[in-house]
Amino acid sequence: MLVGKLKLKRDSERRTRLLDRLAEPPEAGHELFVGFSSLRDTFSRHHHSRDFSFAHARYLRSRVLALGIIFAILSPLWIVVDALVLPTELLKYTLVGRVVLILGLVAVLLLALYSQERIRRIRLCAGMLLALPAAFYTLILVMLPPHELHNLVGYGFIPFLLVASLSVFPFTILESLFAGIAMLALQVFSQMVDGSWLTGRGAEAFWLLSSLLVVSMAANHFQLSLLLRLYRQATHDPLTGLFNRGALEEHLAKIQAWQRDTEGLDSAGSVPCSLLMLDIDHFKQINDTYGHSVGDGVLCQFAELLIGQTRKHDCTARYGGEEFVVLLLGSGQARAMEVADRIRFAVETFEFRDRERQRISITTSIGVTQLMQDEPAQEALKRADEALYRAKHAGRNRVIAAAPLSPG
Ligand SMILES: Nc1nc2c(ncn2[C@@H]2O[C@H](COP(=O)(O)OP(=O)(O)OP(=O)(O)O)[C@@H](O)[C@H]2O)c(=O)[nH]1
Repeated sequence: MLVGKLKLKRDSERRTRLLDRLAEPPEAGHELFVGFSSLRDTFSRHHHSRDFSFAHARYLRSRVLALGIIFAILSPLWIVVDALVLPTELLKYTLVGRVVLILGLVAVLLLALYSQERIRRIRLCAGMLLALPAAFYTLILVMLPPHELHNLVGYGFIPFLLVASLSVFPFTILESLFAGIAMLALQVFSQMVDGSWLTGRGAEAFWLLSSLLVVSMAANHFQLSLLLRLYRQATHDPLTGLFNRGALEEHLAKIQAWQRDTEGLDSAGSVPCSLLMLDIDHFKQINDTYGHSVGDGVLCQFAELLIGQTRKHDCTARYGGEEFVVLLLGSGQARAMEVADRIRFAVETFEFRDRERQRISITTSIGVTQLMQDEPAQEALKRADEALYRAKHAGRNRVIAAAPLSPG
């Protein structure tokens, strides 16, 4: 009787465990391998898009400001520690170095504060933030007589502090590696000065610093891959992989700023840009006839076709539902009309397929307008939308240009 009850209980527990396991979501891959698969993107900036570089720069800037403020507060506090432990004749060396260091840190902070989205300048600020304390340490090593170096309590810790600081920034692995090698060189120099180079103590410190560098690079990798993943989720349409509406609007504002910046550089004026707004004709019928998942497949094929019909520096976005926007860089309205008609023809003749590989006939209507550098981008989008609306009412499968803007 008791044995039967125990067996029943065991069977029920086994069933529960089995059901629990079935309820678990399927794994997309082991967490560790998912992390490593993004190594290509975190190793160097080579594969980053221009728009991600802007987002990256904004993030880097916030870290530069935070760490810069921490360094700028800690440096004068260290003067108190120096005053307590250093003999008076050595104090003047460190004091001069510290004042120069604090002034340098303030300059870096101001530069970062006024750099907003200047990617190069922000990277320079991040580099300076690490280079300044390293230069201060080098200066002290050079200026102080070698027999006095043992008085520098905690100064030998500076390369370790800087290598640990690398993990605070979303640097690429390559950037951290370069900075880390410079810190290792500084460590070797300090060991040569204090005589611990090629001794057991020196080797141990070198090994520790190298290990810390590897840990910092791993932190950079995970930080940057998370940033990339969040950026993609926030800016890209998950179905087609194109830019979403929000990212397009931000991109347009940046392009207009770039048009204004480059205006004076060429006698022909700023680079013209045009917008195409495209809508798949009678898309509801496709959903109703073939089902929503085939409709999704058509949207993806349409997106691929648009990418194939435009150049790398043009921008293609899914504006919503079955509406898409293409930004043509360097094309005025007349050229944009030609491109739009080429796309319209390509869609008409493209062999869209359903699940059974049956051909689905599709056409698209397109509204075209030129993007003016001094107008809100929303205005240009509205003009393109109105032209698209007219193309729909004129019978669909056609390209219509927006009415030219009245001067002034
Ligand atoms: N499969 C699929 N359908 C979508 C998606 N987003 C929007 N739609 C559908 O797109 C259809 C749009 O229909 P309408 O706005 O009536 O336009 P239309 O049928 O294309 O007609 P016209 O634009 O006037 O030529 C709706 O049925 C939406 O459900 C999507 O992500 N996937």
